[in-house]
Amino acid sequence: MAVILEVSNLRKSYADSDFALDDVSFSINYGDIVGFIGENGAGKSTTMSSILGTLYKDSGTIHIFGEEIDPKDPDLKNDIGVVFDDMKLPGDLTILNLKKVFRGIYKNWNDDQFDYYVKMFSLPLKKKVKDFSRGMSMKLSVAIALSHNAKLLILDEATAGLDPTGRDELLDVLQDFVQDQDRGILLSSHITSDIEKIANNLIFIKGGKILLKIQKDELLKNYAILTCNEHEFKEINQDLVVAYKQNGDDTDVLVSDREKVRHLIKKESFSIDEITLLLMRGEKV
Ligand SMILES: Nc1ncnc2c1ncn2[C@@H]1O[C@H](COP(=O)(O)OP(=O)(O)OP(=O)(O)O)[C@@H](O)[C@H]1O
Repeated sequence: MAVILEVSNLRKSYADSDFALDDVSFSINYGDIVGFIGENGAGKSTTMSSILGTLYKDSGTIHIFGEEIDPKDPDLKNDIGVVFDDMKLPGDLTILNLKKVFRGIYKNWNDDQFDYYVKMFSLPLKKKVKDFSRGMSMKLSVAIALSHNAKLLILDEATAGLDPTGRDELLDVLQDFVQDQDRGILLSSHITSDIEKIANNLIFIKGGKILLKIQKDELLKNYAILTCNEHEFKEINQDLVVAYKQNGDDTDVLVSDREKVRHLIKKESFSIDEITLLLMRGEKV
């Protein structure tokens, strides 16, 4: 399968912090929506900013469309649509003014597409951007990211601050974006149900280290969470244990092959939220 983005052994530390990205590696194929999941401070934004070159990486390589990313390459901003929590859009401008600005900035800017999303998101045309609510600003950032024919979208918490209808609209738009299998998305969100809805691949990160990279369908089909007593826990082949956490006298265990522990399964299905909690809060064998 053709790869849009390939991140290999990415490392990044900060001078005044103990945090470091520790050999982060993953790839995004054409047609993928990759959900990037981790607690506050796990390293999601650091990874995304390193990809975009807004942060200097310490080491590792990042390839886009098969070529090593050059942060100074002006085409990079055309090829990647970006939505971050704190997009600094010029506050005194209205959407009508902004269109003129973006026509000048992006080589493949598409007015019709922008108008389409502005209408879909019910954004006001004549209000100054600085008077937009947080949700409106987020929608505007998404509309911009979707209107310059980018091949890759990097969305950091893009659904945060949106009401349920707005989130649903946005998730539909993102699914449409990759439908033709000629584009891809990296999406971080603390709302794991959003990720569960649209992502086909998942990356779990904690303390700068990737804990698990997996196809969503495989995770939901083959993995399981068990609650077992000490004796049962000892019985489980430890190679199957992805994470475990003490729960009173019992232990909650995330296993990678439900069929091998079928006799211990009491509940058949699990949300990505439940799996995330055990991965983040639990220990590894
Ligand atoms: N400029 C900086 N200088 C020093 N430390 C930083 C800087 N930016 C981020 N960090 C630290 O790096 C770690 C990872 O932060 P990062 O923003 O990448 O996490 P995140 O997974 O995006 O978190 P969140 O979900 O809260 O947005 C945190 O411990 C944070 O304090």
